[in-house]
Amino acid sequence: MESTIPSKMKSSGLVAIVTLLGAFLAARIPYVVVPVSGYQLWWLLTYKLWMPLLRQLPSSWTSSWIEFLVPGWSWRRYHEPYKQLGSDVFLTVSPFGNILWVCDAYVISQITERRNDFPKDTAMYEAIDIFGKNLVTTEGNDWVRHRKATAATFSETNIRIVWAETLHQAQQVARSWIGTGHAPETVVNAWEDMKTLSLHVISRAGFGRKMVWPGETPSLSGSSVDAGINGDAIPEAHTLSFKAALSTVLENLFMVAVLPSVVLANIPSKTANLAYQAYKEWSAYMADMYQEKLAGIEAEHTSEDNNTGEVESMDLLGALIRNSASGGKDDQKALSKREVLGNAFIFMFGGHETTASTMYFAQIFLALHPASQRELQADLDAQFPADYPVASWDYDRECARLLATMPGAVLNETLRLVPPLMSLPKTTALGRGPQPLDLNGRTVYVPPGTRVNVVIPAAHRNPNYWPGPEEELHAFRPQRWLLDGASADHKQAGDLPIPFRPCKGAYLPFSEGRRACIGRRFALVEAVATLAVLLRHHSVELAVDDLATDEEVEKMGHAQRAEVWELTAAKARYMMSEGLSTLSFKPRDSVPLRFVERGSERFYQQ
Ligand code: HEM
Repeated sequence: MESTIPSKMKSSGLVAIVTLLGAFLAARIPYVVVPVSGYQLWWLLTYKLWMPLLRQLPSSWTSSWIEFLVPGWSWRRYHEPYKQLGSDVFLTVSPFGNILWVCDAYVISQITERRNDFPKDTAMYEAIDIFGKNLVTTEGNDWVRHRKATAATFSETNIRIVWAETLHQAQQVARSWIGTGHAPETVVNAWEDMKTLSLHVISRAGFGRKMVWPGETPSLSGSSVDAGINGDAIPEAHTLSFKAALSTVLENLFMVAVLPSVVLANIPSKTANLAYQAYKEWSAYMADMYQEKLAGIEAEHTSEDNNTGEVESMDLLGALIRNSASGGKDDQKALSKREVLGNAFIFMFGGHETTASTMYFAQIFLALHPASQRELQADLDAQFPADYPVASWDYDRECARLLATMPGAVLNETLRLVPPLMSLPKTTALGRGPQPLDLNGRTVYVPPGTRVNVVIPAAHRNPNYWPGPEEELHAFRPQRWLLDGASADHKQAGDLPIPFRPCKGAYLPFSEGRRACIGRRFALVEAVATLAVLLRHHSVELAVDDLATDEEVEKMGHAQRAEVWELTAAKARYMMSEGLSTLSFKPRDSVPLRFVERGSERFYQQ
C-alpha cells in the first residue's frame, strides 16, 4: 500500500501532524501520542519531579505512553517497545515534534545510504564547534570537503602509530596494575586507566605528543620524534600541562560549549574557572602545534634531505595540515586553519571515551564470563609463543588475526551490547520533499523536517536479525562472532577464521554508509592490542573486597567463593544496565576489578 502527502508540507503545525498520522495510518505504522518528546532540556532536567506525579494517574490513561517519557527508554528497553507495537518502525507524536524510531535493518540501510535525504541532525552537535567547524558538525557539500580532507589522514601509516603506542601504553598499564608484585592485593580502577590509555594513544597518534604513564621514566618511552615532548610537563608559556588542558576541556565540554567565556572566567566556581583556563590553554597548545607542524612541512618542501616534517605529519594533525596546505591558498576545497583545529579536537572528542569505555566494558564482561576469558587467552597463547615479547609484535603479522579471533569477537560483542553511541540522530531534509521509505514492501512518505532516530541498541537486540533464541540476545556470547566456535585451531591451519557478519543495518556501533565513523579502525586496533597485552599473562577478576577480605576468601570453600562472586557479579551486571549514563553508554560508577597472574585466579580457575 502506498500513501502520499503534499510535497510542501512541513512537520510543524496541526495540519502537518494530522496529515502525517494519516500517512502512517495508511501505511499501518504504529504511532504513540506523548505529551513531551523527551528531548526538551527542561524535561531532561525536571522529569524526575514530574514522573512520580504522572505515575499517580490511572494506568488506563497512561500505560500506552508513559514509559516513552523516561529519558534513556530507547536503550533501557531495547527491542521490547517495538515488539509490543508489532513494528520495528514507529512514530511518537507530541506538541514538541514528531520522532520516527527505527530498528528495522532494511529501513536503517535506506536511511544511512541516502545521506542527502536523511541528513544528520547537526543542530544537536553545535556545542562541539567550539574550536572550529568539523566533520561531525557539518552537512552537505561542506561535510564532503571535511571528509575528503580528513579521510586521508586515517592512513595505515597512522594506524601503525596507534598499534605501537597502544602496545607501549598497555604494558605501562599492566605494570602499574601488577604493582610491586602483589597482584592479588590490587584493586584496579580500570575505567580511569582506560581513559588515560586512550588519551595517551590519541595524543601520540593524533598530535605527535607522547604522554608518559605515572611512574614511567620518559626515557623508557622516548623515540627520536618524541624527544623533549612530554604531555605531562608544563612548558614555560603555559599554566597547565597539555594533558591537563585536554582532559579538563573534555570533562567540562558541556560547560565550555554552553557558557560564554566571560561568564566561565568570572563566576565564583572553581570548576568553571578551571574549565575556562583549560579552554584557553588548549587553544594555545593547538595554535603552537599548528605552527610547529606547518613549519616542519614547509622546511620539508624547501629541503630534499630534511624528512623531519614527513615523520611529524604521520600523526593526524600533521597529515591534516599537510593535506590542507597542499590544497593551496586559493583552493576552495582546502580546510581553513580554524577548521583543521576544529577537526583535530573532534578526533580527540570522538575517539577518547568511546574507545575507553569499549575496553573497560570488555574487561567487565570478561570478568563476568571467566570461560570466555579463558578462550580468549587460549587464542592469545596460540598466536604468541611464550618467548615472543610484546616489543616484537608486528602490526602486519598480528593485528588481523587478533581481530578475527576471540579478542576481536569480545570487542564485537561488547559493542553489540553496550554501543557507546545509542542513536544516530537524522532528519528528513528540508526543501527535498517527503522522503519515501520502503517498509516491508509498503512505501511511507516521511515529511521534511521530521526527526528520525536510528536506535542502535534496539537493532543490536532485534531477534529478526540475530540467530539463536531471543533471550540469548541479552547475553554476552562473543562466540556468536566466530562461525565455527573453535578459533584457536585456525592458528595451526594458518588462515584467518571467517567471522559472523550480521545483515546490513543490524549492527551499527560505528554507524554505516558514507557518514560512518572515520576512526573505526583506529579504535579497533587500539582496543584489540590493549586486550592482548593485558590478558596475555594476566586475568581480570571481579574484586570482592566489599564482601570479604583476602584472608577470608583464602579460607572459603568452593561454594562460599561462588556465593561472594555471584553477589559481586549481580552488582556489576546492575551497573552495566542501570548504572550507565542516560545520554551515552558511559559508566556512572566503576566496577572494581583485580588483575591477577594467570593461574592465580581466585574464582573459576582453569
Ligand atoms: C569504539 C570507539 C568508537 C565508536 C563506537 C564510534 C562510533 C561512531 C559513530 C556511531 C559515529 C556516527 C555518528 C553519527 O552519525 O551521528 C561516529 C562518527 C565519527 N567518529 Fe567515531 N567512534 C569510535 C571511535 C572513534 C575514534 C577513535 C575517532 C577518531 C580518532 C572517531 C572519530 C569520529 C568522527 C570524526 C566521526 C564523524 C564522521 C562523519 O560524520 O563523517 N571515532 N563514530
